[in-house]
Amino acid sequence: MGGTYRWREKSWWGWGWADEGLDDAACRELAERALRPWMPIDGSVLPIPFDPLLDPPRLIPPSMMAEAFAADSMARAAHTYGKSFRDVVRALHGDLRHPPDLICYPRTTHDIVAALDWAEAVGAAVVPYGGGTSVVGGVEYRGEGPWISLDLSRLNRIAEIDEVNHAVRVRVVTPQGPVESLRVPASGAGPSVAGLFLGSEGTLGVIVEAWLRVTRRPERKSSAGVRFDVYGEGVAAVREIVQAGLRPSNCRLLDPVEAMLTAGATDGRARLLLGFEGPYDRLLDDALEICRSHGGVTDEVQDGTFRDTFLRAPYTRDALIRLGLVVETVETACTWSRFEQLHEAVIAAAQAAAPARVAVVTCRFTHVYPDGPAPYFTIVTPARRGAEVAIWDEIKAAVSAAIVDSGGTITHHHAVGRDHRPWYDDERPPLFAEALRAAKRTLDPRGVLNPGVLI
Ligand SMILES: Cc1cc2nc3c(=O)[nH]c(=O)nc-3n(C[C@H](O)[C@H](O)[C@H](O)COP(=O)(O)OP(=O)(O)OC[C@H]3O[C@@H](n4cnc5c(N)ncnc54)[C@H](O)[C@@H]3O)c2cc1C
Repeated sequence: MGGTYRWREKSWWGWGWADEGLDDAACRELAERALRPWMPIDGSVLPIPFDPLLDPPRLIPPSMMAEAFAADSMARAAHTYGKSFRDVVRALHGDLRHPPDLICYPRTTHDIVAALDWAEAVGAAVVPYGGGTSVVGGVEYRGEGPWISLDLSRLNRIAEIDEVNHAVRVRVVTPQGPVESLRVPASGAGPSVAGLFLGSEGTLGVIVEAWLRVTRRPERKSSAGVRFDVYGEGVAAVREIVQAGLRPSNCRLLDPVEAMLTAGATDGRARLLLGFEGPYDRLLDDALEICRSHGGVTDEVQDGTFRDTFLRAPYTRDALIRLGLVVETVETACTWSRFEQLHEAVIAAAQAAAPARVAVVTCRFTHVYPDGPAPYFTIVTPARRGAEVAIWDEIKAAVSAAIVDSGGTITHHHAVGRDHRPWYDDERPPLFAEALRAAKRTLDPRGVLNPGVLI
């Protein structure tokens, strides 16, 4: 197969590759095998709209770069939303009320500058689109005017591999011109230039080049699974591991329900999946010693099952949505001393807001720091057909309030987008919000870039 390229179609309505998703028969089989005993579902499978009906585009591409633009229905439908539960369910119901008028596929920085100039001139908003997998409404425009989805998938070149220096840098195109950070290991020269743009979610500029810190593939890896009878002891063990400076490359604590659904552990106990990379096997031994001091027992459950389930999970999620379930995740970060209360509050809030108070809520740590964990909750509950979005919005509001009241941030890694705005606006200090608005006025004075996100 060397040298051949197999073209694969991406799903326009759901996650990933179109040919990897579960077909109708596989959805029904999943319902019979895994859901019937647990969830009151009717067994019908929501069909995939064949040919989405959209209003005609309100913009005509500029003649000098017409080949960089697309206006066909499938491209416009595929760029209407990201990939959250709300997005998938709206696409499946054919609810594509505000599709982009055009998609722009720049190949060069020059194309981006020209597209931004043209958008300003015709009064169109521009929404940068990377992989388009935002789960927070980051790539969806909710204004009324014309808009362009700026699909950056053709800016896919590896520009340089620097084996000596691992320093990071970003290069950004703003409507007012380019901005580039220095490539040095660290700098005390004021607030970081890169820091202004990382996390700015396409509101201040388009990142066109990024130097990343890549390390060589490790020659040695070591991993283990650990079983905890008491979930809180698992939490304490993880805290001790990271506070001892052991820095595992994988440190996922799964609560008992998460362990059952994703790691095949049916004994009702929590699991910790631990992994280290590099030549020092002693680090894993030290971490396991800490686990044992908290009652942890090394277990035969390895992270392979979890990894396989994890990689297939987005496709399974889409199948569950077609079968009539609400399936969505929320994530946060908090200090260690807040975690126990936050964990209880999120589960209680999700269950109280779910229809008939029936919801499966699981938790795992996706990241851990010396100062606290990043807990990630998955919520599954039956939906009424047609009311899925309203049901989720109610649960999301309840759960977000529980997170904020318990001292967590509204997002650890999913970002703010449009969906988290109300909680983000409360979370950030008012003067900081003013400073961000001032930066926006300087870099994007006509407010072309991703209106409604962050600022
Ligand atoms: C089923 C599922 C599972 C997921 N699992 C994970 C997970 O395990 N870990 C995780 O971290 N996330 C996960 N996510 C969330 C999502 O995939 C991430 O948020 C992802 O990093 C977004 O990257 P993207 O390239 O698709 O960004 P997009 O969705 O294209 O964009 C995100 C935001 O960045 C802006 N943007 C994009 N490119 C640029 C650019 N070049 N310059 C300026 N702004 C830009 C966009 O305008 C938007 O506001 C999951 C999502 C789904 C649906």
